[in-house]
Amino acid sequence: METQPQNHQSEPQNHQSEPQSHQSEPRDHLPQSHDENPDQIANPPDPSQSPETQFPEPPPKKRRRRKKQFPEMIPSASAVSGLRVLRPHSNKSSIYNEKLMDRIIQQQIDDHPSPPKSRRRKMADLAKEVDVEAMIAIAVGFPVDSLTEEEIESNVVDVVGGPDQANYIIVRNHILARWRSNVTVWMTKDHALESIRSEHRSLVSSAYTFLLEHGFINFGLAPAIKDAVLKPPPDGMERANVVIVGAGLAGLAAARHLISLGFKVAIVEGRNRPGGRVLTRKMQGDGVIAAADLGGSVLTGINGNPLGVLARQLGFPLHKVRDKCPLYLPDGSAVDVEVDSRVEFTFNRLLDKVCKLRQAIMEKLDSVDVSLGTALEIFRHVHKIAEVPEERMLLNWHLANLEYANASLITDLSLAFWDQDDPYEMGGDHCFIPGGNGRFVRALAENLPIFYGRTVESIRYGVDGVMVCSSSGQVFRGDMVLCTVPLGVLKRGSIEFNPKLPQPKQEAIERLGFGLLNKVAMLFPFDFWGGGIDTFGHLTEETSNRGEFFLFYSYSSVSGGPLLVALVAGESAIKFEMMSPVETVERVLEILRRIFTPRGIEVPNPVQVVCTRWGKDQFTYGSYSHVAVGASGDDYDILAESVGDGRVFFAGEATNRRYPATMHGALLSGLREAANISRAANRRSLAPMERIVNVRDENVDLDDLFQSPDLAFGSFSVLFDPRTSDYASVSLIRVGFGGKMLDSGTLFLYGLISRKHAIELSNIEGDENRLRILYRFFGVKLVGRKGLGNVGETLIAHLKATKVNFNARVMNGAPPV
Ligand SMILES: Cc1cc2nc3c(=O)[nH]c(=O)nc-3n(C[C@H](O)[C@H](O)[C@H](O)COP(=O)(O)OP(=O)(O)OC[C@H]3O[C@@H](n4cnc5c(N)ncnc54)[C@H](O)[C@@H]3O)c2cc1C
Repeated sequence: METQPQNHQSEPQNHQSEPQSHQSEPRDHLPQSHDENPDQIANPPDPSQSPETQFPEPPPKKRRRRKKQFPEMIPSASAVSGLRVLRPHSNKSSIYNEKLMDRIIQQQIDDHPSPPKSRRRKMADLAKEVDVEAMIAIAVGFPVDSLTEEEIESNVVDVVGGPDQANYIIVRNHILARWRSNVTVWMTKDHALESIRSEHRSLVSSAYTFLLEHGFINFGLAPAIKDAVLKPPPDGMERANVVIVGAGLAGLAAARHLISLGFKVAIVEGRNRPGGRVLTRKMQGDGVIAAADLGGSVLTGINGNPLGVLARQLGFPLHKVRDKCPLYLPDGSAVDVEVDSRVEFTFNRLLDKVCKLRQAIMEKLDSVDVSLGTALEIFRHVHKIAEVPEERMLLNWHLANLEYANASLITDLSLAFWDQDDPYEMGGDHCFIPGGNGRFVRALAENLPIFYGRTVESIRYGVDGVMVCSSSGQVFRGDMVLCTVPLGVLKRGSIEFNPKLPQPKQEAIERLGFGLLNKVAMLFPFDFWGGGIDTFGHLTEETSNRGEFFLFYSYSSVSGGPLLVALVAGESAIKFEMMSPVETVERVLEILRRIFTPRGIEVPNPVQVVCTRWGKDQFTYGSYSHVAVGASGDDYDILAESVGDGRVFFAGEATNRRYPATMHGALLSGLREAANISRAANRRSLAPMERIVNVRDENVDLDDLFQSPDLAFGSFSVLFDPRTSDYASVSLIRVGFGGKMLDSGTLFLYGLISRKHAIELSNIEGDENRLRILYRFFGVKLVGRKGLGNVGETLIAHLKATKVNFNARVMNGAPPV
């Protein structure tokens, strides 16, 4: 039986009461798409918006689940990763829009008979096409003119930064864009080759394989894709077994992708339903019915979003969440528009100032992280901001919105890194899926081998494989395990790892934050608030209550019935879990009546109410992750690192540094780990699967490089820069945690260190002393494989190139140099 969410009315709690069948989706009431493009956003026209403003520029004022409201603060991708951004042809087209891109691409791909073009014209068209395809790749998360760590790790080109790289990127972007133009088909390598000159065949092969194995193409739920992947393996092929713990979006996506790569999977799930923190509950009574999303609800940015792809494949329309969000004072009167705008502007400036000055603040405080809340409060005080009660309440409302976005108290958020994921935020509209996100879950879970009601209590791992033990006494054995349980569950230690997780992993689990957001879903006999808006907000007198029912989402246009969902964030979300449902309903109704009764609108009693208690839920112990004081983006990477020499893998929103706390982040983490598991299995030759790849003989990865390090001492190994013998040059250091002491379960972390310091370190006795000196005196921070940045990636590329040349020389009989 589920402990969450608690239903105010005595609705049956078992999973059968959740909307399982299509009957519960009152599609007849939903706005329908008028465009044959399946990504159509089904929305009633908003008369206040001119055609100009509807597309594609986002309006400046938005109150929705997001962290900041002003673009100038968000570091550009180029500032962050030192990348050149392809300039779009006009300001307007700088906003990526998947539909627009798809149409352009489709036009260019379609073989329309056209009059002969001049060579210059053809070149211009080609350049435009390359730009458009690059923008699609950027929206999906690829850098503009460099490779991702995964691409480098997968050896997609012989020499990173070499002559092939630029061509590879163009080919990769082209294949990606081509599949995105029709996500309902299974794209073959021959399709990919069709429009690329044959001399680039090996690049096509390399890019196609990478995109396929990592779930960038041919993923999802279109019939053609499901048919293609569920083919049995060829006779005589043995598949590796993977046990997946958790049937949330991460686990489901990983399972599907692993099956498509030829693995056998078993999903072990504690609840009696799939979806985890995505839960769509059917509510009904008195002739009304609605589907309420009690967990993940909004697709926060549709461009490049893999859930957008699933929606297109499944033919789900999308409903754009409209930006209009009137605010009401505690007495129910509307907030003056002018005051509202002024305080919003002030809030944005305040946040901007604090973030711009954070470097200085941190230096003053000697690198000790402080909380965002403390810094904001100091600034507010010093600059005498929002001292008038109404302004103070408004400011508090914005702070509550911030606490909602982060599922955290602002006093718990790291000033230094709370917004580290902002540069990667998906662009485009925020959208609802009519009928709720449970529709994704149902489609993803279909026909998967899920063992429900099995709460995993321990995961044992070693050289022979893994054993996953559930509370029912059942043991699942496999070659590898993928653990996708929420960070809250890891923090509680509900699952015993044997051997224990290495210390740095445990520390990252402790450091990262996992907070609360709760919801009250109310089904009314009729929509008394009016269908023209999707959100309205409510201000409170008391700062400590600022998150209590601070934002109402209207789901009338997407849930099939008159459904309002009130959010409870920050401190209030914690207190809310103690509040009785009766008190909750009384308080919400009081707020609603203060707002609507003076306007001559009757507020009826709700037909049904559901209150969530995500904090008490033993399968999550909270809502989603955030960067707490003292933590950083590196901790997401450390959480994502596998342990046990490729036996235990981790996925889930809290393992996704770029897209944490989101549904798409969870899904992408599942695809990522499926690819990692596949690589590890190939390396270990656990599964003699036919590789879809044309494997390069010289396939070298980081583990191979560290087989013959330049220095090795204790748990440390070092690779020097092969281009120089300068003592100041940068070397790659790797530290293994866990393995030596526990005879298994090594977690490797990496850092960059000068050759001089590396040699000095090798002369120190004992790993503990070495670690202390590494951190304190040499200032080296150990990070996951993905946290090494450009300098690290370039060094690895040179190390690999040297190794490949070395191997080639040895194979050709030449003496190694
Ligand atoms: C209230 C709320 C609102 C949200 N709003 C949004 C939003 O608007 N937009 C958005 O993008 N995201 C939102 N999110 C976040 C989003 O829902 C999550 O990031 C995402 O669903 C997490 O997926 P996951 O697979 O990582 O984890 P989960 O969905 O939590 O899946 C993990 C699975 O592991 C299972 N499990 C746990 N412990 C055990 C055990 N011991 N044994 C066996 N099984 C176990 C769980 O039951 C669960 O099924 C919201 C979340 C909440 C709670």
